[in-house]
Amino acid sequence: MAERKVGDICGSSASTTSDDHPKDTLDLKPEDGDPESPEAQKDQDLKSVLVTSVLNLEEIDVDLYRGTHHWVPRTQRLFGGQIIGQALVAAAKSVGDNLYAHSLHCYFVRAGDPKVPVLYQVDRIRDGRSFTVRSVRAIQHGQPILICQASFQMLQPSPLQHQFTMPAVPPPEDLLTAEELIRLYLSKPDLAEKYKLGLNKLLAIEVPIEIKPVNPPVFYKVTASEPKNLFWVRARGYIGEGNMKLHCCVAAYVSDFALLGTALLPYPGYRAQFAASLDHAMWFHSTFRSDEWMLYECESPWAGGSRGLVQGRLWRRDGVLAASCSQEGVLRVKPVTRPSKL
Ligand SMILES: CCCCCCCCCC(=O)SCCNC(=O)CCNC(=O)[C@H](O)C(C)(C)COP(=O)(O)OP(=O)(O)OC[C@H]1O[C@@H](n2cnc3c(N)ncnc32)[C@H](O)[C@@H]1OP(=O)(O)O
Repeated sequence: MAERKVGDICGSSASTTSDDHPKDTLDLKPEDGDPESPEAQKDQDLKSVLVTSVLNLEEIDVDLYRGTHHWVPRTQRLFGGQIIGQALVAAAKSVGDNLYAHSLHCYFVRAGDPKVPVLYQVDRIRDGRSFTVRSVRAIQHGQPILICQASFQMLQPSPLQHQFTMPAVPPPEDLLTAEELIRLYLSKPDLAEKYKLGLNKLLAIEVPIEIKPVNPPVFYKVTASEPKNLFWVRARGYIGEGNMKLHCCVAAYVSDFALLGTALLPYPGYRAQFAASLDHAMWFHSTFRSDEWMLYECESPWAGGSRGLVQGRLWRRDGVLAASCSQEGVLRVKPVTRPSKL
């Protein structure tokens, strides 16, 4: 088995060692081995809903797919990460086993309608010797809601390999999940009813991602902070070694979650009146498992003109940089009105 060096682009195997010609398909069949075995059955039972439904597109025709929705934000516009993840699945379906997703660039041009499915029309722009490019239009009501270009590359190792150093943070085992933090806040005896309602609503949302904030917010005492945020993330449920294209699609889904909010951290006196991602770009650097804890380092280098620029880096636990992303979002805010003390 060839040992895969760190820094390889998004390979077809999620482990760090792989066969010379790794199997790489996006069909979501059970893992190798006896699908009836208790272990495989357990895995199937625990299989991440991201794999079994959100990223499991129905093929309508050649290069035409249909996706359904799982979780929709309170804004009642489709979650951008879902549309990006599904678009990458559609693009990857027409790309050979020896090619790996290394980047994607998207624009969100209309709000997604949670009441109807999304169609994904794939355009095979170019099949080059090393790079293959696909263009995908996510369509609803006959109009594009997202335009996405994705590029795939053959495995081409190089002596040029470097990366930043992963931030030093506590391991996920030492931190609480978002749900555990909410339950902690709800356990406070003097918690006002209106807060209880909001927290229970948050608790009821079935987001297919687990999150452990590295610096949990001090509830109700929102103070200004640098536009930087760190949290451990992973897909809920089991995905397995599978193939890297699938893990890249899950990472694309995860990367859009809680990213734009980084730009609001320095402004506790304001809340979002209208917030939505305008674009999203992502680069995949190394193999990783999206169903294992990864550190998501988010920062916002700039905001202005009712927009915020946010950037993210996804780190493997062993310090390898797995993926990077950048996004600009529209951020229209209004002052937070607090009940007067009088
Ligand atoms: C910050 C907290 C955390 C963030 C959580 C949410 C982020 C989650 C990430 C996502 O998943 S967002 C989903 C993916 N992205 C999208 O769905 C965006 C898709 N693109 C679009 O919907 C349109 O391209 C876009 C609205 C961005 C621009 O279209 P338009 O130029 O035609 O609309 P415009 O910006 O003029 O108006 C949009 C809304 O802002 C309102 N608006 C415009 N100017 C305003 C102003 N100056 N002040 C306040 N509101 C204003 C305007 O009324 C309208 O409200 P309504 O939709 O309720 O009518």
